[in-house]
Amino acid sequence: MTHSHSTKPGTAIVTGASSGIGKVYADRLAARGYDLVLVARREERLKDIAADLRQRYGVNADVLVADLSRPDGTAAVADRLSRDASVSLLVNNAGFSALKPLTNTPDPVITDMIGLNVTALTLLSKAALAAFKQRNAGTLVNIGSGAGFAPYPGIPVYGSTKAYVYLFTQSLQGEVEGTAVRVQLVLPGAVVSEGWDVAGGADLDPLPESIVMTTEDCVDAALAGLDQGERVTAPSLHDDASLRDYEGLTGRLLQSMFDGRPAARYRVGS
Ligand SMILES: NC(=O)C1=CN([C@@H]2O[C@H](COP(=O)(O)OP(=O)(O)OC[C@H]3O[C@@H](n4cnc5c(N)ncnc54)[C@H](OP(=O)(O)O)[C@@H]3O)[C@@H](O)[C@H]2O)C=CC1
Ligand SMILES: CC(=O)[C@H](N)C(=O)O
Repeated sequence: MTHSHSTKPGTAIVTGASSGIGKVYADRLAARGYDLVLVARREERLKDIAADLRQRYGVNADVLVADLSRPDGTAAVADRLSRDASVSLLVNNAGFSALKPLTNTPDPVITDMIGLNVTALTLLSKAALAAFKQRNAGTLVNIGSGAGFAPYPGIPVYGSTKAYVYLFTQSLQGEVEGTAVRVQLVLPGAVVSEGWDVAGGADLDPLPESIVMTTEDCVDAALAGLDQGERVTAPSLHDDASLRDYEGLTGRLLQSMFDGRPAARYRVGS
């Protein structure tokens, strides 16, 4: 099947495109007529996916093999973002979790997780926004997680990296205000993917089927949210008023944190 768009939407870079949510993003974006740059570490998988997308949708699909927990891997993708003016969309999706208490998590796993989920996402957001702001066009999509809202047992580092993605991405939305550049934060809940095997000790099987989403539904909902102009899209959140309440409450809390007088309950100076 070839796409039916008369004007091409440009090139989308999808990190973590070799499996799970990223692989479905690549498929859906190719269906919308985007050319693709598929980023991950497993080259053979990326090549197979790229060949399939070319064949089914008639788009260009490049493979960029990069370990984004390493500075050179991130630099290679940032370089593509700065050099290739056709890039109109970045999906910062690559990420991994480790289901372990902090003291049982090996140091390299911690540094790789922060390197990928936080540092790479930050540097690639920077490279994307620099390019997009210059052209006053382009969309950045950052994948956070429902697990970033509150401490969740067994994922102290992962949950905190996603809390970072939440605050960071919303801060960027302030930086693009008044421009045509868009920044979307996507907050999946529990989604069927290899990510749960990678997390080690995590198992979707005991979870009630009713709380677990398919990758296809997750990405289709995320893209529907993007089409609707949402800044924050939570595919599995039915009561979106609670998200607005949360944003309102945390905004008010932020303001209340700044007062030169110690709170009365501490009885300082009394
Ligand atoms: N599944 C879920 O329940 C949820 C997932 N998320 C988030 O969604 C995103 C995608 O996860 P999901 O699809 O579930 O997991 P998968 O494990 O299926 O996909 C992760 C992708 O990231 C890539 N990746 C991992 N490490 C690196 C690295 N160092 N450098 C480059 N690429 C890397 C993997 O490719 P390769 O191994 O080939 O490098 C793979 O393509 C993540 O950010 C995750 O935190 C958020 C909420 C819920
Ligand atoms: C708990 C997990 O590790 C999962 N990937 C999520 O983000 O919810």
